Amino acid sequence: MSRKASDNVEYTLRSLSNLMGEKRRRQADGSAGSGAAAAAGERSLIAAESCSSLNSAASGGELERAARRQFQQDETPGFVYVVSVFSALGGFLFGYDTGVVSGALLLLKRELNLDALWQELLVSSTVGAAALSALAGGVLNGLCGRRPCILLASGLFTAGAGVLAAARDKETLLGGRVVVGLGIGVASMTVPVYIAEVAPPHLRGRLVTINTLFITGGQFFASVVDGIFSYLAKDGWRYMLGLSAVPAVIQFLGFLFLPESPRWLIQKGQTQRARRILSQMRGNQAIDEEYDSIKNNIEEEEKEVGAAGPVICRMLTYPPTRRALIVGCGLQMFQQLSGINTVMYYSATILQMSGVEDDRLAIWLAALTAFINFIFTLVGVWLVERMGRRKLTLGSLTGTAVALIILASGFLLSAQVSPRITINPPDPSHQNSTCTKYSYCNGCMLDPDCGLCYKLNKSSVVESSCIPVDKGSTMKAAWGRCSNETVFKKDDLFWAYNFCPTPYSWTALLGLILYLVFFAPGMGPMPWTVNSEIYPLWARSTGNACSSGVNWVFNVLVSLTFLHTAEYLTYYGAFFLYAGFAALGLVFIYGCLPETKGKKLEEIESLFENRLCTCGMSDSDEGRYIEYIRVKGSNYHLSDNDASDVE
Ligand SMILES: O[C@H]1[C@H](O)[C@@H](O)[C@H](O)[C@@H](O)[C@H]1O
Repeated sequence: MSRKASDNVEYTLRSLSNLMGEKRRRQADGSAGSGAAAAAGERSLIAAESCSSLNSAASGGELERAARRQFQQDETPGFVYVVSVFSALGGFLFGYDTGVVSGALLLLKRELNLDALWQELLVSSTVGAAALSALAGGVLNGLCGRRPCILLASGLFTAGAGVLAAARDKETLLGGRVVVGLGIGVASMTVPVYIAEVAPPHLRGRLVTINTLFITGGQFFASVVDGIFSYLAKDGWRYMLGLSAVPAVIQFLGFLFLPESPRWLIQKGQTQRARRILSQMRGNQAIDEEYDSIKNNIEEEEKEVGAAGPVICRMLTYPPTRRALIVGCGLQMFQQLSGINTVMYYSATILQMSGVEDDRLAIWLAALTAFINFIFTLVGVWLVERMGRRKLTLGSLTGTAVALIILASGFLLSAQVSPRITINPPDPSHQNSTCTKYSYCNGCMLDPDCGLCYKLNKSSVVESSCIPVDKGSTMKAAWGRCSNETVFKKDDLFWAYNFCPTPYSWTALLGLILYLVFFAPGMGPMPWTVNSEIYPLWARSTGNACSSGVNWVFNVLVSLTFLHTAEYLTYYGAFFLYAGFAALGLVFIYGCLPETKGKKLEEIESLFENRLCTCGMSDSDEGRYIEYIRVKGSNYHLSDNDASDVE
């Protein structure tokens, strides 16, 4: 029997009688004249319906959907949502702390006189520390449990925020950013695992995806905070960096009262506590079956894989976990190789290229990009339990690749119609700058030390010169006509740093928007969601630690190499390269990512029993949709294309 997209929904008797009541009401409405007969046959109707209502419900799809919705609401206590939201604060802090630094740096570099190396250090030290602590988080999760790790992460976030807000020199700032990075790494690998382990199967995808919604929400909030405090030239950065202590303290206090993952407790033999927590999480549902299946699974796994040796070695020598690890790490790698963080980072430039000239506005442009990323992650939360992980990821990555091609074409067109440099004014500082050697804007824009100063005649660029950029602000030139912002604005002069003004810039803007619209619902959240569910319990911490580590390592690699890649391959070359990676990712995901929607965590291991990269072959099976309901210990078949297929 095909179970490709089966949902295991447990219905209580009370809910079932609601379904029958609704059907009866409908029948009574439809046959108002024969009400007496209906009343007389009531008892036999109930008896008959307990067997047949489920098959006939297949034809009344609407009724079935309404009933399913109501039952699922009935049976998911609010506690699961509270626990998920408190955990997802870890995602919020991950997003906030990675997002806030760009705005803080604008102020910091002036106040503390930071050179490029120190700016680079303050950004990448956090991501580097996150990579290391994500890996170490695997061991901690296995040994101490999910709850202490979340407490540790929120403690690190709070301490880091305190150090950063109070810092007096750049060395202390670096220390604070490392502490925050350690928190991000632990949170990024623990939170999805914890949510997946407490969520009921039919809500798991949605709840884990909410964590990524919080990540992008944190990034958006950070850009708004950056915008607001950028007006506070002195000490504005202290508020930007210190504000994250608020959600961190809330999470810490909350988790003092929230429970450990029942699955981890069962694994450690703390069965009484595990049962108590599981019943809290499942409300009026019976937990025996879930409890037994977790327990049996652990025992079977121990028999099959053994319990000796480091987990990573056992994972690599046992084919199903080895395959899961390849899929999990591959997803995270392709997420970063699709260039999300460079696209976000360069969004302000892309938007400026498209004609937004107001400098003050530039700081809010990043907020706009982060907002689109956030809103479309919300679409992902809505789609994940409807489309399933596989289709959502494939659709998202296809759109992302196309958007990258459009984005790259925008840069290519801009480069091809790149304005000529027409004036070469003498350098008053008599320093030998590289800027004077360029004959076209294209070369000038790729040189991080130079920018274009020009006038516009209708829409064509005239009187253009390539001038060194001001060391303190990329918004103006170091000397000459474009060195005083207020004066050059009055004289109708323009300054372009990092881009060339051309009539084709809108193509890049279109590419940027399409990129975020497609990336955010699928490739953004699915690598985290899928990783939280594909490993068996004994390998879950280690699997997530490795895949999160891969995510952070590729995050650093892509961001650090972007400028060099753009120098060697030009901007359009860099974006075509990311499009190529996205296309490779598409082949990998098409071949290797199985559908995990609706499955119990304990069932998912079996999806990796066959050869890697056989998933694409079973796509045709997805049309069949089976649902099982549970009434007092027996499984009844709710709907299927083949109505006789009853278990
Ligand atoms: O899933 C998240 C999300 O897409 C963020 O916007 C991005 O900055 C992270 O690198 C990624 O892991």
